[in-house]
Amino acid sequence: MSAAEILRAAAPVETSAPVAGETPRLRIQDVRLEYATRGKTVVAIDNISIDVPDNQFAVIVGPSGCGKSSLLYLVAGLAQPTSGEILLGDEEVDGPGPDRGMVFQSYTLFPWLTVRENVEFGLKRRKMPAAEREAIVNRYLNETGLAAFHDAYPKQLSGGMMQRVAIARALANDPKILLMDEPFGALDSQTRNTMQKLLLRVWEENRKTVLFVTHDIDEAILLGDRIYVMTARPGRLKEEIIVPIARPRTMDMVMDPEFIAVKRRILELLKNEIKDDEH
Ligand SMILES: Nc1ncnc2c1ncn2[C@@H]1O[C@H](COP(=O)(O)OP(=O)(O)OP(=O)(O)O)[C@@H](O)[C@H]1O
Repeated sequence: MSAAEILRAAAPVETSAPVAGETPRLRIQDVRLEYATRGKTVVAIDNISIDVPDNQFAVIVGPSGCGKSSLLYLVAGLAQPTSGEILLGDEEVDGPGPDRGMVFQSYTLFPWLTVRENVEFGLKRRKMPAAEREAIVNRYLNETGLAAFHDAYPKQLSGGMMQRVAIARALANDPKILLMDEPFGALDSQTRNTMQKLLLRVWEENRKTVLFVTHDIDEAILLGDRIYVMTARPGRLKEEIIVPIARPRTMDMVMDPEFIAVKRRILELLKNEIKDDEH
């Protein structure tokens, strides 16, 4: 049986499935992105359309340079599409906003603020009363295992701990959508596994809509409800895969036949892309 057949045959699983008839909050419609560099036009993204169902964990994978980060930047409102539109509910995205939280690969903490102050930053800017702020910050410090480090400064933390702070900070702002661009890409493999487990646990408690970019196929399958596989540049949507693995997820699920079938399918899709690229 091919990987695609195993996937089709896999029993439907209980996941945070979209409610029929509801319009998802995040819709990427016919989006094209061109960059102009030194008189040349580079098409980074070519007519991508994706509906991300609410409260799902959506992952984007694809060959290097296919436009994954660019797509996330567009949703974040840090860049504008050349054509097409990105909708959050009924509103077109035309800039960054507190309804979208970002976690990047490189550490983006404020070095002069403590862990607690970093997590509290957005809430303070919104002038939330101190008692309410403290309760929210404590909740996310606890959820991310940072309570004992609340007074530390970023330079005293390891890479994994800094990413915990970035995740806690993003969640504390209660965004509608969490955008994560290779958040564990700079970590060693053991820390990466620890962070994947932590994110699984925290996500299962919060169930935010997530759009997550990664190069790591195991990570994509372990975390995702659905995976969008992109073509080589110019990035188009090659296939959307619904991950037929129940939650809560655990690391030992990497040995499950469904996990292996999804992995085979993604590898097949990516292998063809790299071949296509060479001709
Ligand atoms: N500011 C820019 N100006 C010109 N070209 C750009 C710019 N940013 C990205 N590109 C190009 O657009 C394409 C897509 O880049 P992007 O970083 O979105 O891809 P990616 O899939 O995230 O890459 P990677 O997997 O290597 O992180 C690449 O060819 C890149 O060189």
